[in-house]
Amino acid sequence: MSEASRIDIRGVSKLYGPVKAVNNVDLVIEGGSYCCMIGPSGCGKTTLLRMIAGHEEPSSGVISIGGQDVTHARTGNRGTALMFQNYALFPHLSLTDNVAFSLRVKGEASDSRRAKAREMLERVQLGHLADRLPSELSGGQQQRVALARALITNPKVLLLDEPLSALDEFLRLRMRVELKRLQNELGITFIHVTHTQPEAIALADQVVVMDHGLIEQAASPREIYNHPHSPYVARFMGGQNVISGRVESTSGEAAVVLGADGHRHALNGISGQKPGAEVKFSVRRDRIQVVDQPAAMNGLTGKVINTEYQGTFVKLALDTGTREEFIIYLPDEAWFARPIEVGQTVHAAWDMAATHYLRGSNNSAGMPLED
Ligand SMILES: Nc1ncnc2c1ncn2[C@@H]1O[C@H](COP(=O)(O)OP(=O)(O)OP(=O)(O)O)[C@@H](O)[C@H]1O
Repeated sequence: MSEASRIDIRGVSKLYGPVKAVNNVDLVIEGGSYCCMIGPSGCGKTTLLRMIAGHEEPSSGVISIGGQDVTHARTGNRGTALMFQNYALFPHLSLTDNVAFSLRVKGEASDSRRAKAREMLERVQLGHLADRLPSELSGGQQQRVALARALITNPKVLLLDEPLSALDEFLRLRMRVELKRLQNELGITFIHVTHTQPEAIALADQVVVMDHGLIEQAASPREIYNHPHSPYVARFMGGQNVISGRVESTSGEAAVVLGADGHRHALNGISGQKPGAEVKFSVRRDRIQVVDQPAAMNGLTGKVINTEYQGTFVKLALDTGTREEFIIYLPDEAWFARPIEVGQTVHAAWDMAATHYLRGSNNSAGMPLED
């Protein structure tokens, strides 16, 4: 990890009139890492990105890059490059001249800047199209040019605002691989704003989940997925059910929780909660079995309201009498061996290891966008 491209964000807020777009945020992004910022529309992720890029000034707080305070530094003076969502290419310039443009502005000689631009176009696999105009390219190719144009300034940090959202599914997956490869090769910090959970999980070393101007959790994808901080993160990142209940008894870090639907659950990792306390926990959708008899612990019973074949697994939605649907991902083999019909009552059971106590209090819906 390179210290030169490490980012320290301390107590940063951004107010637009009464709107707190970013609210007293602290975050460290390690140098040379891939960071994805994710959250629902309006949560402040673009504002935070633009403050790192220098396109917005924080209302308060300090942003440092490589140990240097850049809070009020000009965009060109902080070692960052921002790739715009709409690519913003010059239509009348060849790819080479588009990529070389910022070097021209800096006064670099024609031969040298064009040689560097061609080298950068090779890096994004467009060397063979260097003399074309942007209008002669596909959307995916235009995006590579935009990437080359941002990278030619030799930034310590590349900032990407929803870079894949304009592409179709096929290109999106291909570009995802390309972005990761480039970040590995260049060894610089990438900060990528997205609203797509699988994208964040696939790319990031660190996922930053935001809500209402606050960072709800910043951790590795595995940590976010297996140990979501709050009901909001569990719901927003997907793959989990959230269950509410009341603590019945505790023993050290273990507790028995009586669910709102009358089922009992054994949980680990609960500390500081007394009998009677309201708690929430998550259960991984892919760690749930359908069983013949109601489970005495760590299970529930519900009526199937929907089944959806997803290729490698089947998604079952159960009505358990609470407000939230309970979702099970059954391996396709298990389902096809004993298909389950809509309207059928089923018993679900899981191991305590599939559960996770949700410490944080943010209980907002956080509907994952892919659902
Ligand atoms: N220039 C501005 N003037 C006033 N309010 C703004 C401005 N820019 C952003 N906001 C407000 O700040 C909040 C955060 O906006 P931001 O664009 O950072 O969210 P976001 O998470 O990136 O959303 P999206 O995914 O829709 O782009 C929103 O309430 C937005 O309306």
